[in-house]
Amino acid sequence: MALYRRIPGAIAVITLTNPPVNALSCTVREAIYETVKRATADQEVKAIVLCGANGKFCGGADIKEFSREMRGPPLVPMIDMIEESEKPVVAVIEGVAFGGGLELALGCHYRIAHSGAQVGLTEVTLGLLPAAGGTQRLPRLIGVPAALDIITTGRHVSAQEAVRLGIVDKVTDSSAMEEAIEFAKTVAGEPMGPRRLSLWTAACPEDLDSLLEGALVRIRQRSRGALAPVACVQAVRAAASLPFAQGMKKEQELMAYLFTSGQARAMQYCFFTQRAAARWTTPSGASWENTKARPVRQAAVIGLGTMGKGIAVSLSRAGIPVIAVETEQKRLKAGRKAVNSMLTRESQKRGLAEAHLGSISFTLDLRKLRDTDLVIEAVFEDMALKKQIFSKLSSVCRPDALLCTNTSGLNIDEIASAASRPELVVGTHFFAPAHVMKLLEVVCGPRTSPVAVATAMQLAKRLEKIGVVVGNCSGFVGNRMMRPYTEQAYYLLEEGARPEEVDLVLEEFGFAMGIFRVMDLSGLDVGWRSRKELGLTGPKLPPGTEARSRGGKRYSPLPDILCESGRLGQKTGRGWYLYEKERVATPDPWLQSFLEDYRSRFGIQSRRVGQDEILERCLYSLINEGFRILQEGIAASPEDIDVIYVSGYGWPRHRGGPMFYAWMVGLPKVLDKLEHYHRTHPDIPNLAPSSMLRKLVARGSPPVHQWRALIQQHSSQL
Ligand SMILES: CCCCCCCCCCCCC[C@H](O)CC(=O)SCCNC(=O)CCNC(=O)[C@H](O)C(C)(C)COP(=O)(O)OP(=O)(O)OC[C@H]1O[C@@H](n2cnc3c(N)ncnc32)[C@H](O)[C@@H]1OP(=O)(O)O
Repeated sequence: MALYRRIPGAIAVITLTNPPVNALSCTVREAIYETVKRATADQEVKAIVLCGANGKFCGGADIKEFSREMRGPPLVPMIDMIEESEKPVVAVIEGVAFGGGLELALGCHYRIAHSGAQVGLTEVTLGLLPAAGGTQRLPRLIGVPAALDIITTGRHVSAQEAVRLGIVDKVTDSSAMEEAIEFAKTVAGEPMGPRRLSLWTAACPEDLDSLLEGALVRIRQRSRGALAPVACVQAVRAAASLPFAQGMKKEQELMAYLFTSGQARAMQYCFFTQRAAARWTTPSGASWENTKARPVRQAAVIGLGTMGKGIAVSLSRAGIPVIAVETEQKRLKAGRKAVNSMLTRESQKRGLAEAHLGSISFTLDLRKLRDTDLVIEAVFEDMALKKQIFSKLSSVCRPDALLCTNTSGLNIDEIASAASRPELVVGTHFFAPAHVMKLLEVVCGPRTSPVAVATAMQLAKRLEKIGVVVGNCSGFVGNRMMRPYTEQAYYLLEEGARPEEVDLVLEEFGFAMGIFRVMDLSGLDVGWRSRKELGLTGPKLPPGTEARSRGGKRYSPLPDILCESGRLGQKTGRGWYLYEKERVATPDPWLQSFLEDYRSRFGIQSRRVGQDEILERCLYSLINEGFRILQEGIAASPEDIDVIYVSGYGWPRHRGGPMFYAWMVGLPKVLDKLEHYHRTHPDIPNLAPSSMLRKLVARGSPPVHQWRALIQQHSSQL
């Protein structure tokens, strides 16, 4: 709703009241109409102040209403009515003014912001565009180039930048409300015509076409295949070239097109699922609601390799004092230098005072950890080494200290078996670079206690990461699903495709990088080491093993051969691609002739592999593994899997996540294709459709949010 009160000085104050973010729901819009009409009709009122309750102006349109039938008064005429008011309307921007919230403020005649506030036209992140006049008013207010940037990226703009750009008229460190009231008194009675943005012309550079073309190039690089940012560019072009009314018409047309697109649905699904992941539950009845996290006042990180350094920086940035431990003086010194320079860059970038960072001390002595609340082990993926560390930690740390392991796939239970209190051992799988990537898989072993899960999830929140609780199995959720995906990519090369063809298909789907470019970037030796440990290649491989088969299943030795010949990816200048110029991947003629020799050596008839087959075999095998994960209870819900993929594996947000995508494609189609590919490749067991997928198809392919109920009938590893 919106509350109305009249205060001394002939001012009407209208307060949007719809916790938690004062979203513009049907009821709020009705109340704004009513209260603005009342204020304009009231002879005693000379100016109107519009604010939001609880220190937040407005989080925009109510996104939940987008999936229902639209009711109540629309936003556009409501904002027009405010702009047309003869009495000045002053918006008080505290907290946030996002999306429709900022559009509402742009309809007001003046905007006063608190210095801690943020504004933005964030619709593009939901697969939409600002359709309550934002694409037409903002360019008129601050010029086309700045508006184009804000509208196409959806970025949050600080109050300081907003005043510099001219989005707000004034910023204050004290009460924005009091400032606005005093200001409203000074402008009461002035003519409002010059303050109506719809009457302005957008300041436009001479080379408008090249500005817009440049924006489209950046959009293609950042989010290939996404419709919303492209529509945003078209709407801004309309603001630059058409009268306001025609621009508004264009804005509405583009919105109608986006609104009904699968992409908007996928991105709004991502918005809600990301928040839902924090509401974890386990079948034992433990949950975020009934389990209290332990306070973390001091933390430690063991191992200052790539992951350990990033984790230490994340902890410090959250204001948590850290003790960083290494085994050798030389490594400790190098780690300290790297961490300190990362922190300096961080504080410069974020404008953080050093005082806000948690202190980091560096030591070779594990005994210094006796008072830490939480330890994160981040050493090499070596089970024996990890067990040794957990055994030592049990003797030096406080008995109630939480012991976390940053393994990317080893058995948490086996690691916990080396600790004296296995219930306090939990997996915290960070993603590289750990101080940048948002995802944290919180891995729950069979003995992990609810309090350990709650503390790790609370830590994720403090580190501004998205924690997702998963069960214990090889590779957990994310890496386990990557295996069949990468394997299919190798098989496609064996059968006739080239790395650049596979990558192009995946990049056109929306991944920032295809799988072969990703492998070259992270180093081919990472997978090689783990295949050697598993005895799939290298010295542990039993003599006489067939080159292209392991345990009766198809196996591709292609990546092993590349590694044996020293092609480890970008760091060696060659891998699946050639890197003559740093980081620029070019198709390598050597690889092409190597693949031809390989095929003739193994009697493989090379064929032209179509784009549909590349996409389907890569994605559907990954999705099929997702269904197995659900069936085994390794993930609590399909939504959790999708959050993992969107926030940790570069799955395009406008495709919602693998499980949502499967549903959008149609589960019967996914099943049908998997059956087909499994018939043609019976030696690839992970192409055999999972029984969970069959069950969902048999139940009429219910929407994703209904799958959890069906999954609960299965076992759970959580
Ligand atoms: C043929 C058909 C033609 C169709 C034409 C249709 C025309 C329709 C006309 C529409 C007019 C367009 C209007 C406008 O341009 C569109 C919009 O405004 S879209 C919304 C834009 N707003 C945003 O993107 C902001 C989203 N929210 C946030 O970024 C953050 O929530 C926040 C505001 C920064 C606050 O962050 P936090 O404090 O961290 O809190 P949470 O994020 O955890 O949120 C708390 C709680 O609130 C829920 N929530 C947040 N924002 C909204 C919202 N806008 N609507 C509904 N609910 C919201 C969030 O889900 C959390 O809920 P919980 O998880 O706790 O249940």
